[in-house]
Amino acid sequence: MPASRLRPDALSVDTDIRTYPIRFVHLADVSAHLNDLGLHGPRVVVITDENVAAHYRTPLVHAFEAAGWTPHVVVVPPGESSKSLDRLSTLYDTLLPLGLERSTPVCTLGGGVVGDLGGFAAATLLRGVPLVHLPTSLLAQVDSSIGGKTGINHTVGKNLIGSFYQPHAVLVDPETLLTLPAREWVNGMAEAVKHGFIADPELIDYTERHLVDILGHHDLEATVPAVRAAMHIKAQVVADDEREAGKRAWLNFGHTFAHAIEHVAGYGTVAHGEAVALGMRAALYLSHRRAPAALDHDRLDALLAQLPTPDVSGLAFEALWDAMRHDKKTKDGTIRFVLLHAVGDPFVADDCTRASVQRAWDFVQQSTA
Ligand SMILES: O=C(O)C(=O)C[C@@H](O)[C@H](O)[C@H](O)COP(=O)(O)O
Repeated sequence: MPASRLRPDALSVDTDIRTYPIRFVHLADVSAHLNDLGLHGPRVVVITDENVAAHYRTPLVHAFEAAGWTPHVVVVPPGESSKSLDRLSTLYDTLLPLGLERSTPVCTLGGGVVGDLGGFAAATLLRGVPLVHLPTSLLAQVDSSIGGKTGINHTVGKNLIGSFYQPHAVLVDPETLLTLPAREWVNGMAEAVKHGFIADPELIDYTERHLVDILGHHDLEATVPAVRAAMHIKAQVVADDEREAGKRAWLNFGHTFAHAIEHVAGYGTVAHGEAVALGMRAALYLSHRRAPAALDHDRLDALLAQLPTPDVSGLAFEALWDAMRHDKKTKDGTIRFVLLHAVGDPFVADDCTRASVQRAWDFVQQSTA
């Protein structure tokens, strides 16, 4: 494998408020990293979910205690339904009586849901306490832990309530991937491949060569270079456009469909990464119809087709179209899609007709039937 973006030396995210590191660590060493970052105990809050707690709560608590810290662990139910106002309210009810101080670090230990929910709690508790993400899912490692998007869902749509709140660090222990169920590997690889589509043909080539090792064998040697490359791309995009005034919107490749699919199917029925995989197939189809010469549709679609997705034959286009109208990227009533001129050359399209979008969805439904 060539050096380059697949093996960047050091990773960090340069934002207005701070430049924060992405470090590859052992979970047992987290307290030492917090000290090194200037975040001191003795108290620390850890927000996690039941699945992750079953594997990592005890070792992490022991490691903190051995280092003289007092961890308060809050466990939420797993899954997208925890990104709710009710769950957030319960978190406040649990955390505020503890008498936390503005310097008390909050660590999120888990995947995208825990990071988004816990991140939003950290952003709002006492008007903001230090946040450190400990992403344990592939999706959180390659995407959601970086860039400061936090928030919850609303019955009207996905991620409609939230804030930008940058963490102090992202501490990644790749070994945590080994306890993930197979579906979570697909979930994460969808977002990693997305980064390749918008920014890095080399990552697409790499994924084509290694997807069987990654999804089939959960081979960390094959996985970690893809994780690093995806993190590097994400960090660069965020550094260039922290508040999504321009190119950060490219990270939404596949997401106009994905958010609608998740909403219409019912949150958690189709996992976020699975919905992104389906949404990318639709976006790729739309892109290819506009510029057939620049995109090898069959090759790229074949890569996406290797990401298994649930049956979506029951999702009517009318319902998806209606949900897309509530997407955050909708402007002046026009639904916007991130499309590709070529791999690594994305753009935002605001002129897709309803008929063309329907044809793209028909294609996805037929190819996944
Ligand atoms: O960090 C970003 O910016 C992204 O768009 C990353 C997406 O993969 C992620 O799903 C994000 O949560 C979507 O954010 P939204 O603003 O479109 O809700």
